Amino acid sequence: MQLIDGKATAAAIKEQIAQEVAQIVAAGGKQPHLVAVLVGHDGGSETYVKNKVLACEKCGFKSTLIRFEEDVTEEELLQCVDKLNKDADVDGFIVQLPLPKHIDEQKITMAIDYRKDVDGFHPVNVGRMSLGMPSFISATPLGILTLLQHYQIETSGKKCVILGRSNIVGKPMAQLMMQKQYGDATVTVCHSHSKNLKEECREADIIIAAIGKPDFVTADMVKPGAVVIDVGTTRVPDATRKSGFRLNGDVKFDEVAEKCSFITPVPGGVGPMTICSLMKNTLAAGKKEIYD
Ligand SMILES: NC(=O)C1=CN([C@@H]2O[C@H](COP(=O)(O)OP(=O)(O)OC[C@H]3O[C@@H](n4cnc5c(N)ncnc54)[C@H](OP(=O)(O)O)[C@@H]3O)[C@@H](O)[C@H]2O)C=CC1
Ligand SMILES: Nc1nc(=O)c2c([nH]1)NC[C@@H]1CN(c3ccc(C(=O)N[C@@H](CCC(=O)O)C(=O)O)cc3)C=[N+]21
Repeated sequence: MQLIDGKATAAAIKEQIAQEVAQIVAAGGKQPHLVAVLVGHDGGSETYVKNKVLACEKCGFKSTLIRFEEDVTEEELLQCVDKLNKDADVDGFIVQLPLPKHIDEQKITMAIDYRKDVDGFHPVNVGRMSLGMPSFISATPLGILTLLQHYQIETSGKKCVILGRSNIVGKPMAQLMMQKQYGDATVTVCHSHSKNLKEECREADIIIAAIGKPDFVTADMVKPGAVVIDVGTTRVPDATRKSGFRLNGDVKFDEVAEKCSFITPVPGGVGPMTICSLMKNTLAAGKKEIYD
């Protein structure tokens, strides 16, 4: 079994980005500028947004964090999005999800100018991605594709089972894995109503687990030699940790690791690649690579 080191891969990519940014700035160009909008004080979201700001520093980007309290109105948030859309200094921005229940996530996502939508969540980007056209690609799926490439894992013609059908991971991952120019795989998507999930997994050459259920994928669900990508990051209480919790993936790591050919750990697997893919998208936005 080979461990896929997302942390090291992400660090190398951020280093490359930093070099490119240094060249842009030396030539009189502008530093890419990413803005993150964070509502409330959810522990996980705080950590992810903090990691994004740190990654911006590593890459030589300008970053801004805009915070709102949990009771912010939809109107106020829409006004903020409108301002960011119009701000020529801002190359890309994200609104961290999930949002409080009284705010319509879809409405907020739709309000973001697709040319600044570095999360790749806007329908224009989702649609263009599905058609194989240039677009901002959702950071987690993009990070996973990058890892597969980096570790020279063959995907063409392979059977890939994706667990989870969220708009930010499962669905775009399935799209990309089936497309000729990305995964070129035969894709099956399983969700909470799937009846034959275990059997599907057992036949998979590649399993991508994104359901948020700790230790869900067990060794009996994995074909010997399969590739296992663990997207899950659930905080579970752990009294032995200073923080009082640990991050748990969707895969029962120890027993699955013995059986598969490649596996991503949690933490240190997909998470850091999500962040560095967001940096890639922000650089592309700064360079106006996808949209003028
Ligand atoms: N490392 C990273 O960079 C990222 C990690 N994550 C993590 O990935 C996990 C998934 O998040 P996200 O993609 O937002 O998904 P959601 O939490 O929005 O949705 C979960 C998906 O899993 C499915 N599901 C839930 N329980 C089961 C089950 N028992 N059997 C089969 N399918 C099930 C649901 O099915 P249904 O549609 O039927 O309800 C749904 O499609 C979370 O742990 C999240 O923290 C998310 C984004 C990035
Ligand atoms: N608009 C929006 N865009 C997102 O990209 C987005 C979002 N909302 N909402 C939530 C999910 C989740 N997500 C993660 C990002 C980084 C790590 C990450 O860095 N994980 C580290 C550990 C972090 C820790 O220590 O807690 C790791 O796995 O090694 C995890 C999860 C992005 N998401």
